[in-house]
Amino acid sequence: MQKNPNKGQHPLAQLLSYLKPYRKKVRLATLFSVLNKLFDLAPPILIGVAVDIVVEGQESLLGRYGISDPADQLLFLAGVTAVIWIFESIFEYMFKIYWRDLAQFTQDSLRTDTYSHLQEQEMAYFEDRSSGDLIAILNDDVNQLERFLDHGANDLIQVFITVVVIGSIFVFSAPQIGWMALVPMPFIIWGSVWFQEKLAPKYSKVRDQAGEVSSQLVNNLGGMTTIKSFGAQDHENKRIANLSDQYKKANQDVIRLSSAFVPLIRMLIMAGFIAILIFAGFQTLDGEMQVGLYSVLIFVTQRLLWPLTRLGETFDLYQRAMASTRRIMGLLNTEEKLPDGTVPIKPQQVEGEYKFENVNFRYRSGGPVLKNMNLTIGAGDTVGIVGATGAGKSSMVKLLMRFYDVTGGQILLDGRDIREYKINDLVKSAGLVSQDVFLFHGSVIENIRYGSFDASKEDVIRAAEMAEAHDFIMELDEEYDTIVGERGQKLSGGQRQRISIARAILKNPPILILDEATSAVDNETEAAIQRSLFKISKDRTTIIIAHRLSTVRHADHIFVLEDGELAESGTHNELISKDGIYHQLWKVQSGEITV
Ligand SMILES: Nc1ncnc2c1ncn2[C@@H]1O[C@H](COP(=O)(O)OP(=O)(O)OP(=O)(O)O)[C@@H](O)[C@H]1O
Repeated sequence: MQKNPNKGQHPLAQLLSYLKPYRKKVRLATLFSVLNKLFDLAPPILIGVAVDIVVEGQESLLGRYGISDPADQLLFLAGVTAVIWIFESIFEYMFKIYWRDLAQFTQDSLRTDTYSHLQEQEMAYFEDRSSGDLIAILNDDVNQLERFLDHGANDLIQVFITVVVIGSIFVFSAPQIGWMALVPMPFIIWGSVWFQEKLAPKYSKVRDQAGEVSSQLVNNLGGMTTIKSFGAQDHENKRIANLSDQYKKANQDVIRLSSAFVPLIRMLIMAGFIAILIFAGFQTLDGEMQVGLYSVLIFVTQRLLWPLTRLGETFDLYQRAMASTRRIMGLLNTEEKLPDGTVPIKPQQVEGEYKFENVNFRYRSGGPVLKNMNLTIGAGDTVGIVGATGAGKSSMVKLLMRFYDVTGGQILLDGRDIREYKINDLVKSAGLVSQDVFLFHGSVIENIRYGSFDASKEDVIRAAEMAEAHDFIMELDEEYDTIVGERGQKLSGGQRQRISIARAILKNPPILILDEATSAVDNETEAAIQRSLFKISKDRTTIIIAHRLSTVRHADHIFVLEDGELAESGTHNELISKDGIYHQLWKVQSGEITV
């Protein structure tokens, strides 16, 4: 299902096509970089003119252009210098503002676009990828691009302008020796590319090692309870120290090579500089070259060659930015979505009848999970789904919510294949309290309000009361404003479950699905929750998945799953009289028999 229309395109072309809305900004930023460089290159020429004035007097260049008095020439030169420096400063301010702004726009829209694109992918997409890697793309790679746009793009443009302008000065003003300053250039560029090629794999090793350190750290912080309960602190200290050491060594390897770059390149610059110093100097001594021109050439040689020392760094930034662009665009061009339906449906229009017709399902990996399943959940009914662990109960729920699509057969809601409905409408019709309760870092009230963002505090409290959560919430330090911590870790498992039940009740959907929703609460609390649920399940379809059979005992209908197949179904009493799997389980759970 993956498609990538820009596949094969150079990452720079992909980036530019992404920057289309900011094309005007890119053009202006480029223009300001060029203008700034042009004004920046003028001071060596001004020095040459100044030397020319004091050495040649009335015979100087300015003298020949009509300003005969050397004092006037100096004042004129001072005025021109001031204007040039003012413009140079203005354009520097402008290009910085424009490139940095562009970097901000780009990182902002790339991050938000990529995140929202990611969110649209089907669940299976996330199973095949590590969240660490996705976070690295959304953070590190986007930041890498931001850094390149901040400095790198301007650096590349300005080096190019420098070479063109100064090359022209040499060619036009001193062709006989100008080539000497240009000789080191190919070597400098070749040297930069060579260094960069040698450094690239070393840098990627550093990034890999940094990634390993950070994923181990994330893993360890998440598993602190396990580490402590097994007294494994020493083991983990060694593991982190080992990874950190590898990261340090990878970095040292880079440092040794990259530190040699500028000193070596300086030797090449020195060769060009000395050649001009000597040969142009001899010509000046012989009177073949004017002193002013000589000083211009000396300064300009420096101005030409020094910026080239930054080329290696800039190429490096460019390569990294392109690698990041490739990764970001790869994500943006990935399409692993379930095809959306076209039929809109409002929650109040939903009757709530589900039909499984010859449903087969398997995940991308592994064997069949649901096999030829046929069953009907009546509108407004409360049904229980029970069965051994791994029997396929949660998978049924994931299909109802369209986290996945069936691989065979169909599921109907109110007589229509659920694939025909708009996915967003479908999920709005059902409230799911899943087995893995997820609370966001924030307050209790924010977590209950999640999905019903406009609900009043009174409604939140009513929902919490029905979920038997109100009393314990009122005992928390800040009551409904208490911060629950990352993943709700400041609450007990049972408290987290009750908050997520309150969240589903507040949503007030026509279909309520509870997947092991009360597994972590004590029997007394469960009974209280059930009494509430009994009240709210009256006018909605309620699907309850439970291991504890007492939870589903009063359901209108109970489905017993075994190994992905529907093994038995009926009311509690019917199933007891059948003397099958359900009856056996009931006997074990009620203590009638022991295993
Ligand atoms: N994302 C997945 N990818 C591959 N296989 C999966 C995935 N999720 C579940 N399975 C497999 O599908 C089967 C059914 O899992 P499911 O979670 O539906 O069982 P369950 O009846 O809800 O079990 P439990 O009572 O333990 O929650 C299991 O064999 C499980 O290993």
